[in-house]
Amino acid sequence: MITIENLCKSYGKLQVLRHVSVEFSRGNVIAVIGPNGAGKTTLSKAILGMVLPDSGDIRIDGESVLKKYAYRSQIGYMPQIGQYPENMKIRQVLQMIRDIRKDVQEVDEELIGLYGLKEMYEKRMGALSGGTRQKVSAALAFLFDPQVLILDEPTAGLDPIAAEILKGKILKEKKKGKLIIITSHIMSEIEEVADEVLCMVDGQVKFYETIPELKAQTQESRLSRAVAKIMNEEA
Ligand SMILES: Nc1ncnc2c1ncn2[C@@H]1O[C@H](COP(=O)(O)OP(=O)(O)OP(=O)(O)O)[C@@H](O)[C@H]1O
Repeated sequence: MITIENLCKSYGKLQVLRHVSVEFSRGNVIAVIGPNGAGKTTLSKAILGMVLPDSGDIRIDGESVLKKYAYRSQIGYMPQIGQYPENMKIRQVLQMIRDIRKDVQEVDEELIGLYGLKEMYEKRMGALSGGTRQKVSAALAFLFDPQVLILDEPTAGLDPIAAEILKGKILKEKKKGKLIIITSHIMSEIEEVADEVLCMVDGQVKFYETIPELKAQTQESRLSRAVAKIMNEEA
């Protein structure tokens, strides 16, 4: 469904993406892992059109999305740190986003309900805890029932119950055939929700395999150990 071909991106002299080629298909949860600064967020932002690559192509269902924008309505994005107008109330932020997307009649308010956001509707964004802000970001990512979800460290800052709710939602949407790309450093969480792991190091694809493949290849029963083994062997 998403084909990334030979993608390159530099910031000045720093090469952040180096000839990245991968294919993601529907009905899968893909975990993007790798050390800090490996290029994970930059890859996500390139798919979202928030970062323009220097070369290479990104295709969704066969069509290049570079310099296009209509396709973005099919993607739900949860950023690492959501930036919102600090003076607006939760209710106003949700309303504003819904006004922008008037084309969508049916919205998915499940996370708004599960996170009890309606009870906090009158709170201003600037007064929210980090975790509550994350809940708003999660609710927004799923709101318009997008076919693709890109979640950047989605459970960071969420309490364990809120994290469980989000993992449950991810699995539910995957079963509907959606493509979900998650950046995460938490191996146990990846093991719970992901089908495939894309590991980036220094802007390059180190490996891209299913979790069973990784375990079989390394003869490890835990993903964290399997990943550590590959990283150490190849270091
Ligand atoms: N707008 C920018 N201008 C200059 N450098 C940038 C910019 N955005 C990212 N970088 C650099 O690109 C590199 C890759 O950043 P990126 O955010 O993609 O890494 P990451 O793998 O998501 O890291 P983390 O695990 O810390 O979130 C880093 O060295 C970062 O400093």
